[in-house]
Amino acid sequence: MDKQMLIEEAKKAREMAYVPYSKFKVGAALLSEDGTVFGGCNIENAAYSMCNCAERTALFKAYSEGHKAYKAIAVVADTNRPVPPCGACRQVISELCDPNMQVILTNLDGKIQELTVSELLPGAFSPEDLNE
Ligand SMILES: O=c1ccn([C@H]2C[C@H](O)[C@@H](CO)O2)c(=O)[nH]1
Repeated sequence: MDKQMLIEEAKKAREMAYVPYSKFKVGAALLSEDGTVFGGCNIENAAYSMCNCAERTALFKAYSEGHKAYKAIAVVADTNRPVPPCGACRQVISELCDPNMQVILTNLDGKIQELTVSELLPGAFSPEDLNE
């Protein structure tokens, strides 16, 4: 699975978005270590704070099905720049993904920004911080 194929999977997932409030569709595709791809879209709610971002949908799908190691995540939205994940998603990605995992941010114009998980959220609060 190459980068462009993963982006295409993210675009497919984006079409499933439930966004009656923001009208802003986001798609994500998470490539697990064994090659399985988990798509995710944002899913909103009339109680706005219950909205779930595409990135977390994909990650929670994968993790809850026993896929705990990943190679890459691609995220796509109709933004001017490659879509920047929100702070909550950066925190969740930092906890569940390897610091060196590839993060591919893109938009519908094909602009791409590639970075690692540790670059996505430098100094993330981590499980080690809970140790006394
Ligand atoms: O990286 C992002 C940024 C935003 N959203 C969603 C949350 C909300 O449904 C909508 C507008 O913020 O976009 C995502 O899914 N991923």
